Amino acid sequence: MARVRFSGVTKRYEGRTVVHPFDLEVDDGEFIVFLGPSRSGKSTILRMVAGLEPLDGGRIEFDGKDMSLVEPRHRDVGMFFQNYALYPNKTGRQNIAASLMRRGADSSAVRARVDEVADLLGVSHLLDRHPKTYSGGEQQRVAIGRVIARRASVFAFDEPLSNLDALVRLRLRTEFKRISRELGITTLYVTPDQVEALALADRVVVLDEGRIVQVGTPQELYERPANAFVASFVGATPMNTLTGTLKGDHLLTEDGATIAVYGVTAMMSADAQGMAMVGIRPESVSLEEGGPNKVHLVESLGRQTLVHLKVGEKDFRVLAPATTSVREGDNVALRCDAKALHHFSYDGSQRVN
Ligand SMILES: Nc1ncnc2c1ncn2[C@@H]1O[C@H](COP(=O)(O)OP(=O)(O)OP(=O)(O)O)[C@@H](O)[C@H]1O
Repeated sequence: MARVRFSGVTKRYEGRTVVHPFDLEVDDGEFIVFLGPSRSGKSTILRMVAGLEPLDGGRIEFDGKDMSLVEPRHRDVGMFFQNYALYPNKTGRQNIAASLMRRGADSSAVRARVDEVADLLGVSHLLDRHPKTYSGGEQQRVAIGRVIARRASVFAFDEPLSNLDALVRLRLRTEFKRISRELGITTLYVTPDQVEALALADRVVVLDEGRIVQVGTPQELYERPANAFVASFVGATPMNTLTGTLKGDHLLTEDGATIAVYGVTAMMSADAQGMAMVGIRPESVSLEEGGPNKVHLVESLGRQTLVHLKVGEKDFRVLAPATTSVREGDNVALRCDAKALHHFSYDGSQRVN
């Protein structure tokens, strides 16, 4: 277990900066998720932690000790790579035991530890079988077992739940959270999936093109996204963003559409003077029959209904109750509480409220 500190950590490939200098302190036992779209630099950060890539600037410390000159195998990082493969000719037991054997633990201790890990992951019945007889989800579990068998100082997981079907993914995600709580080991976890990130993380680090755009608890990210990128990336149904201005009790968009806003305060109007970007979550809007907005698609999500419509030229989504009477082709008006509006600069790069 270790505290991990990143100071000014930078990475360049072929003259191009892929991780811009950043600082981050990870507490002992904390579960940190690096979240970002493809090529945002997530894997590169993990690889630097594990010592598989040198830094081009800054330093990484474990419990105050600079790791720059420490060989990967002495860093004590248990790392799970994307598409991590098992040894095909070894049994489940031999696979999970591999990292322990390499470190010369005695055989009864290894046996006990493998049994414990297998029990934790629900793979005890797979220990005597070979990987080719496993399903995708079973392979992934045993592979995770191979990483967590050794109580490393830091776990680094690169998309461990990718390539699994939705149900297995959901079940393993829940188990991941439980296991990480039980082991209490500092975990750095990479995913492009915001639902997974919010479900697992103590804190999420959001990356965009090699820059950290926000660090916060799942709730902080949801309630106060730092810019329009985070706003539209985080949340089960992404936030709507519009450019416009608040005029009296209406939000008037750039292309002339309006949304009724109630509870507008003087302060909020002043904040949003001139054109700015406004974010509105689909769950913060109510629909009223008769109005300028045409509904073009209605999707049932079970507990709720997702209504797709146009506000001016822009696509806009509203989460309505399952009982809504709104149908495709209806014309509706939108209403929203001023307190639910997120205000950003015109280009969306900064939050202003
Ligand atoms: N060995 C390398 N040589 C040159 N460029 C690289 C190398 N490894 C990564 N890159 C580049 O660095 C950038 C960040 O890559 P990285 O794999 O860290 O992104 P990522 O966020 O993990 O993406 P993904 O989710 O697709 O794995 C990308 O533009 C990638 O092309």
